[in-house]
Amino acid sequence: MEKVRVKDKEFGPYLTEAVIAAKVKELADALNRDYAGKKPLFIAILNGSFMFASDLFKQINIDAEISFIKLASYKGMKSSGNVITAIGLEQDLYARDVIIVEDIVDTGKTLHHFLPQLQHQQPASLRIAALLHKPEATQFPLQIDYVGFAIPNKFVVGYGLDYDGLGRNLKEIYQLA
Ligand SMILES: O=P(O)(O)OC[C@H]1O[C@H](OP(=O)(O)OP(=O)(O)O)[C@H](O)[C@@H]1O
Ligand code: HPA
Repeated sequence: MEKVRVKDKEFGPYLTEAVIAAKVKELADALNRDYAGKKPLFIAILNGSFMFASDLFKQINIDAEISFIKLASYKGMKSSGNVITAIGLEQDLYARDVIIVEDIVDTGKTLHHFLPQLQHQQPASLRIAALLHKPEATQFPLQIDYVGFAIPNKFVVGYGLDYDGLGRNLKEIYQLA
């Protein structure tokens, strides 16, 4: 792996394709084991998670469904608002075993604000699977049930993750130099 330039910044090699693939398999093995006999619903949060969700779901060998949603945040007029709405969530989550699929949990803000809306629908269970987690960046505590890699608080790109819209197509994950 060589360093790459995305837009105006240089990124160094961090996680290779092989290392990512092995971790994705490990996470899928755990999910196959933990959800055997159930029919979980995976909910992948766009855009960043598309590549991880695709590779992960290919390794799922139990009955399972997947749905992709996009979150939109609206800053209320009183600026305190952190209302997040989901676009594309059609399934009824009542009594379902739900697994949220994220590429990265950074500050935790996104899921912290969004999870209560899902809980409101009374799923049988609600867990989070994140490929990357930056524990040092946490501002909104969350329980992440399946973590691929705990990484330092440095900006990363590739494998679905972008820097200003670019870099999502990189097969590996790179870290800001
Ligand atoms: O824990 P947090 O600090 O909230 O950060 C994590 C969120 O940020 C990224 O999404 P982003 O809003 O960049 O959208 P994208 O997936 O379309 O790139 C990522 O996919 C998570 O959803
Ligand atoms: O480190 C990151 N890289 C790309 N997107 C992100 N969204 C939250 N953290 C990151």
